Amino acid sequence: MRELAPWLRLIFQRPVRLTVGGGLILITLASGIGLLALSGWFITETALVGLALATGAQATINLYTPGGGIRFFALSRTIGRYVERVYNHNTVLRLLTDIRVYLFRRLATTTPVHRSGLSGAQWLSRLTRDVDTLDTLYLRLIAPTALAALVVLLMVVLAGVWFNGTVALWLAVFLSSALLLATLAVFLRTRRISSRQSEREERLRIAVIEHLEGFAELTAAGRTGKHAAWLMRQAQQLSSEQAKADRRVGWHLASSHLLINLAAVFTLWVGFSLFEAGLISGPVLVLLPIALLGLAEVYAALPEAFGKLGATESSAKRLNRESDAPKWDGTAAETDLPAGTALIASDLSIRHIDSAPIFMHFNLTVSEGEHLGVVGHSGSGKSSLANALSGLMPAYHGSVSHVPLAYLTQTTVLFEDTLRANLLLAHPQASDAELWQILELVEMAERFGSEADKLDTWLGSAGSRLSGGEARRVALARVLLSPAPLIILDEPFTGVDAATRKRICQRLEQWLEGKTVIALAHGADALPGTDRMIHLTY
Ligand SMILES: Nc1ncnc2c1ncn2[C@@H]1O[C@H](COP(=O)(O)OP(=O)(O)OP(=O)(O)O)[C@@H](O)[C@H]1O
Repeated sequence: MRELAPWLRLIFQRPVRLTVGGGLILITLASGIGLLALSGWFITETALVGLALATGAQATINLYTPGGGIRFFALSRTIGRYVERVYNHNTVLRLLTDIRVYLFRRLATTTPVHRSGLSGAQWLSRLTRDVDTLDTLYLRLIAPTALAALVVLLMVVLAGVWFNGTVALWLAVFLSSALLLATLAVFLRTRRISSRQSEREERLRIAVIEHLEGFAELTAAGRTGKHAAWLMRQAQQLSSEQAKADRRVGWHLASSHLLINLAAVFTLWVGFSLFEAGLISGPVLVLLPIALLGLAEVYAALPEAFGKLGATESSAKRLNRESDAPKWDGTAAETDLPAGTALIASDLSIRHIDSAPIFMHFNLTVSEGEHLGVVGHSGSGKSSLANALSGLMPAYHGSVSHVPLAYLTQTTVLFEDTLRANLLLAHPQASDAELWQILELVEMAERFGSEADKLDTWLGSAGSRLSGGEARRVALARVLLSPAPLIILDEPFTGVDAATRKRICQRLEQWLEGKTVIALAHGADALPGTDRMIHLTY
């Protein structure tokens, strides 16, 4: 339950909404039970009066009060259920918003390196499936359990008032045992299996996404069928485990219903002797057992909800783990930068999680306006250095200070939006003329000039409507547009042919005049002109 605590605290930040929602559920449930009990009472009363009249005895019956009561309960049940559904669904959506905002806020303060530790499919699972299990915690578990306990208490009190203390005591034993069977016992019996299922389900979901993403590679390797068959086996295993969990839930549901029915038979049996002794009337005799049968509706959804609590716990655990990662404020200190300096790295050591350090005691000073080139072969640590200098990767030791910067990461990131929106991210105030100018610089103006929508051309998911080299040049254009005085470019020309690269490099020298630049690549020919060059070796 420790795992659920932060989420429960978040949910209970809306006490008024939760109380009103609970009250509406109570009205609906109480109306259902009231309708059943009053109808039973009324039918018995009319039958007894009918019998009395048939034997020639004098008897009267008040048709209007109970008839009115039945109509009232029928209406309050229908209206109550409608209002309750609308209101509580609204609450769930609000809770979903709270949970997502809370989670996004916490994730936003973790390091980008930590966030990139999970694949897109894993994040998808966290942000949809895992979050969805938490937003219904109140509606599926907390409210129905609390209300079931309240209704049980009410029944016990009524049994004490209408029947006697012994009946009330036995009812308390029957009904609370049924409640425990439908809640805690189900949870304990299914906790492990449900948590395992949740892990398996996530693995399967990720495997399916990877299957679809890697379809071309699997087809080329002739492994599509085998991989699909493996997925099917995993899915079948998941279903057979689910059936096992469902059986356990089913048994608990049946047992709790059996206890409720036994309680109804018991009250009827004791009620007969009380009726014979003239202590209660016939209609009151049937009222309580019938109300007890109505209790089954209150209990009905509990076992299934508690059967999934183990999975909810696992989801909470995963979300807690992701959001409890090291915090990151996203900015490197700009203090202590001597005049005329754009970046200082002092005694910098960097390492990836669970790996040996890549750089140890690295010192670097970049002057304002300097154009620094960093070259090194694949795996020499260029991107790790760029991440550390830009602050995306926290220093394992030492520190980095720099003036505001724009950073072209090694991975091309374009958003599913228009060309204009993608470019304006770096400089929201840029005019259309400036956008065309920068597109001209990276030789993309002609490409988009021939599109019907020009700057409003839709780039598709992750820039999927562009070639690799085109997407790279749009990403480069975005960074160049930024007014930041320091620009870091990691492999700026990936996927761009040599002739185009050469032409862009020539234009870049003019554009970057006055700015500080750190550009990284495998060789000097893939970089714009530099004043100084660092060669990384190991
Ligand atoms: N997330 C990671 N976790 C662990 N090790 C990593 C991670 N990313 C990179 N590395 C390792 O760090 C070293 C430096 O990688 P880096 O990507 O910085 O090199 P690079 O010079 O940019 O290579 P390339 O030119 O191929 O992009 C490599 O040995 C790489 O395997």
